[in-house]
Amino acid sequence: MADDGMLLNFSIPDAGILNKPKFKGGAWRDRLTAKKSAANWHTKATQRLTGEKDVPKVSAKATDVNLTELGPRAKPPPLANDFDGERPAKRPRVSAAGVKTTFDDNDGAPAADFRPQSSTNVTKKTGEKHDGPKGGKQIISSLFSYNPTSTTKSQQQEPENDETVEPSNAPLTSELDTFTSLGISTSLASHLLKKMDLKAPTAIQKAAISQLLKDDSDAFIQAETGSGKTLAYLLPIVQRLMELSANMKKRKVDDAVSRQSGLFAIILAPTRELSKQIATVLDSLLRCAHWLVATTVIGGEKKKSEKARLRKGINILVATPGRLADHLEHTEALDVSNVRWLVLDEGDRLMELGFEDELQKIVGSLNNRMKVKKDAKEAIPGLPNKRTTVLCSATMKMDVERLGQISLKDAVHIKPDPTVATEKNAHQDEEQGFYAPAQLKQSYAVIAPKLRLVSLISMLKRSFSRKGSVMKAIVFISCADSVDFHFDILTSQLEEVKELKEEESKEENAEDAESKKVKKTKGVPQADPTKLTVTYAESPSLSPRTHTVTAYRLHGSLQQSLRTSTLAHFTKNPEASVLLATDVASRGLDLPNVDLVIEFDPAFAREDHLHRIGRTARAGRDGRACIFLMPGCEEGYVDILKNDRKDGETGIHIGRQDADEILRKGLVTSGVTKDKTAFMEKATDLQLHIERWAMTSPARLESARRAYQSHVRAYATHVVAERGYFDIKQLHLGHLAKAFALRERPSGMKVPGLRTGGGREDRRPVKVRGAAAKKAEGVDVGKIGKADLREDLPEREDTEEAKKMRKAVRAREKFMRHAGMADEFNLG
Ligand SMILES: Nc1ncnc2c1ncn2[C@@H]1O[C@H](COP(=O)(O)OP(=O)(O)OP(=O)(O)O)[C@@H](O)[C@H]1O
Repeated sequence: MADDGMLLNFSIPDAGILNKPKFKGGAWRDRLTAKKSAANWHTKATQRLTGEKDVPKVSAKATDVNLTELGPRAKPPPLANDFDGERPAKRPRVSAAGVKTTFDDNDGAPAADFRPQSSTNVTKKTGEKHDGPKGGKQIISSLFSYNPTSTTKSQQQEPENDETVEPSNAPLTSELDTFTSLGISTSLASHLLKKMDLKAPTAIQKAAISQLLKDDSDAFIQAETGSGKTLAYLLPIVQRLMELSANMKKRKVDDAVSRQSGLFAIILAPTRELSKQIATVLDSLLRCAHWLVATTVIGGEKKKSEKARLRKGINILVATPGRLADHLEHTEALDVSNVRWLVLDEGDRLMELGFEDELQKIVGSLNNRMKVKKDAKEAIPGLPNKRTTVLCSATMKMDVERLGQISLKDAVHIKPDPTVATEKNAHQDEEQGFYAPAQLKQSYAVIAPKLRLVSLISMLKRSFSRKGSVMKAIVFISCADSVDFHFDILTSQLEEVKELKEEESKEENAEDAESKKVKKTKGVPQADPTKLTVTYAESPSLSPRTHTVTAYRLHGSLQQSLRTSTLAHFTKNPEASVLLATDVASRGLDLPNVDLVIEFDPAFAREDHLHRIGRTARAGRDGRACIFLMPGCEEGYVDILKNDRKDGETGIHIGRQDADEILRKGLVTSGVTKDKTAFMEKATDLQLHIERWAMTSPARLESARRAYQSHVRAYATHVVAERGYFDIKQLHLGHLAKAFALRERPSGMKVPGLRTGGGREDRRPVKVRGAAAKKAEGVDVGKIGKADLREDLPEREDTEEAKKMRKAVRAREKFMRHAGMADEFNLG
């Protein structure tokens, strides 16, 4: 029939038009006739939809399975007039058996097939058998069919910006800017130069050192990541204590300051890792003032040994808030009456996640005990009368009210430009932003959900392909389960890798091959990486023939000793290595030679994103960062990324990496190839190998499912302000499962909140539903989630509202623990 241009406004139910109606009531003969004519219509409708003329008879059951297996968001294939331009014009073909639906690719792409199969499966290539999900159906969908297409490609394709940019966090270069010119003693400055290789201060050090040496006002230090904030507060404290000691000597009050003289400074940090790092920098500083003693109380070891150290006497203490609060309550030997410097490193983080209570306790305790001491007139001569509280952050606005809550009064705002180190109030500074280091090259890639896993491997393979081009990379992943799953894949011997290596070796002549023998990294275990005790291992998939790449994992569910040793090994490893980590590695950690940061899962908030990418491009060095976004609403996040640096009206230029190119460059190793789709075949093979690898062991399948489920839950926890970009309702769960090597229906995996029966139900994970309910009641759950994750909300507020909030907090905390995030803060 000719198209008369008329549009029929038929509403098609979500469940699809192919579901057969149920016939109830009336005589059985009438019901049978109605059923037969409906079945006849149903078959014709299927033919129209699939474009097949001679479709063999298919049972309604088989057809239903084929459509629902595509994922809960799957729609029936579009009618001709219904095609929205986003989907490739491919027609599904239903096989006679009714158990296999194949989508033929006429464009040279590998055949796409959705194959619901029984629990024992025979793979296409090798004919080998695998144990599938018990009693479940399998879907082996093509990587390259039915992928959502990018909505922004044409407008936002931007060339990668290769021009050299002046680093914004490097040491100052003017001859006038020296440590001594800021008031640092010659002995300390010479120690910095000779023992720590630090020639000149950075801009924030210049501003902070002169201010903190000059007077005892509270201070708020704000500077971008990697700009040397740690030394910006440590140097003035050590300098002041060295002066104090020299004074005492002069006055012959005592021999000098010793560990028995009292505790003068406390530095608080949100994680054990960061605390240890600060303590290490402090130890190297104190090598030129050996009479000063520093220690840590951060949990992860017996309280008894911490108490013993405190009893021996210390001058500077680095601590996590929970553990310090505990010692203040229970350790008599901890005398804080002389504390004159309290530093809150990563202050904004310390004011979140329920640390507030501990902070209040600590500050209250310091205030009380300091007063007692002053009354007793036992203060050490030369010791300031007032305590200086310093808050340090790369991503916190100067907010007087918030600072006041933790007793930061009339704080001086210290920023890298020394001319602006003046007393400010909140209103003047409200508009200030925070930015990434200028020299950090950022890019993004729009990757369809099914292609995420192969794209990650390709990007890493490419990055490590040339020896020395990338020494260290960090991949940020949203939750611990997903970190474990990806670590297992990267450290396993997949068949694909063997094949690729064989191919590579064919191309090289014997002489070359001999000179490029694989060098194994000494001490890198080849043990079974599925065990949680193994946190690093050689990565066969990423190691080229010339050198070894080691993969590491780090998250909050690992034992503290393992976390520490893993970080130490990663830091010291002279060979190429990649760290897969949750946000436990995003704050403050200073890992040397990190050239590349990949945000495989975008951060839960922009601040976290800035901290993550700030693990590279530190202290003036170069660095690259790439974020994976999915087609659709996530692409809008690029606008947020553009604010990472203030650069005129439009923000920075962020290069876009082409999704096909990532696969081509990473997987097609044989130089110039005329076959433009070779990368598709390689990617498909890689994916199949990974899926097969996952299916050969129930433990791996279980790990894949857990990773997938945790990932979906984590996705729902983006801050409210950014949920428009990361909308759980837009997440294609079926396609996403593929990136976790899963061939099961998402609903069969019992992802919380997934619909189990017919109809379009609320697919939000249970936790979100709870959170959404709170939101409906006017509670800003995003804020609660970030700010208040502890169960111990004050009892006195036991109103209905408080109860609801506690419930929301508990739900989120449970998730965070599950995802391996909450214990990262180790409240001792
Ligand atoms: N004056 C300096 N000259 C050269 N390097 C420096 C100087 N000061 C600090 N660094 C180096 O810069 C790196 C980053 O320092 P630091 O960890 O203190 O940065 P930060 O500003 O606290 O970063 P973040 O916000 O990510 O915690 C460290 O490796 C440190 O050794």
